[in-house]
Amino acid sequence: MNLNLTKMQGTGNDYIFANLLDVGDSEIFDEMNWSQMAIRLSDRHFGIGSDGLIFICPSDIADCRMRMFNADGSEGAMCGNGIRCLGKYVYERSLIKKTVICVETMAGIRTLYLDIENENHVRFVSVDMGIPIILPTIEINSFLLTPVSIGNPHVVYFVPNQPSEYPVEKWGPFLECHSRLKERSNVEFVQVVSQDRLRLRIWERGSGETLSCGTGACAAVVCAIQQKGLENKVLAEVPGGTLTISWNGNGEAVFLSGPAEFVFDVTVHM
Ligand SMILES: N[C@H](CCC[C@H](N)C(=O)O)C(=O)O
Repeated sequence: MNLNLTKMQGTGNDYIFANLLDVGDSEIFDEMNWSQMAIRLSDRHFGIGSDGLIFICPSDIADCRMRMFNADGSEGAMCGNGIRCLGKYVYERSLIKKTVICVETMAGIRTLYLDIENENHVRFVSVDMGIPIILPTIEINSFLLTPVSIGNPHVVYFVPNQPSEYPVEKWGPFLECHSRLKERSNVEFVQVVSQDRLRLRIWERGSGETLSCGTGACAAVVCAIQQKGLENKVLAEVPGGTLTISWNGNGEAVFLSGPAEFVFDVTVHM
């Protein structure tokens, strides 16, 4: 079967998109295929290459539904960079011609606010990422870690030096699967640069180190606001670019803004 796919990226966090809004239920693959497809297509040598695979599906309770799979085939409940790309995709391809789009995810319904330039160009997308859950800090092997849920699990660690010099490739996998964490977690290695700026690297659950992580940047910022007294609007510098995150404190939703870009369209035979 030929499948028309599209590669997109948000601050370097790249995903392959499959649009199933035009495909009848009978042709939608079962979940096992989706997970296997994610592994095969995400491979940067034997596949297209990406941090994962995202399906844009019909929804009974929202404008559409996002199902995202990491490069190892595991399913993520939410994806901040991916959902911004989804907003651009459905608007510019006239699938959902609205500037406020509700997307059903495994973490709940998320609302996108599209900034449109000259009629059909989505300049950037802001996302209501829901209310974060910040748990008490725990110590694992002298790491002081703060678990944070953005609909998906994160642990935030404030590094003693530049994230660029930190051995993320060693401690990322160690913490991702640590038995003290109730589930596999995304890990953020964060440096506070100023009262309104962070610098971080991310080890993503199921994809390894990525150039950016929208939910991870949100987790880092809400943790830094609560624990380090940062301002309510913070620029998060990730290796792939800069994201803007706003949060007004406990009980309030966190908002993520940033770019989303098309890379290429491709047809694959599966
Ligand atoms: N690896 C994550 C999903 C992707 C999140 C990230 N790419 C983002 O932009 O939020 C998880 O399994 O929870």
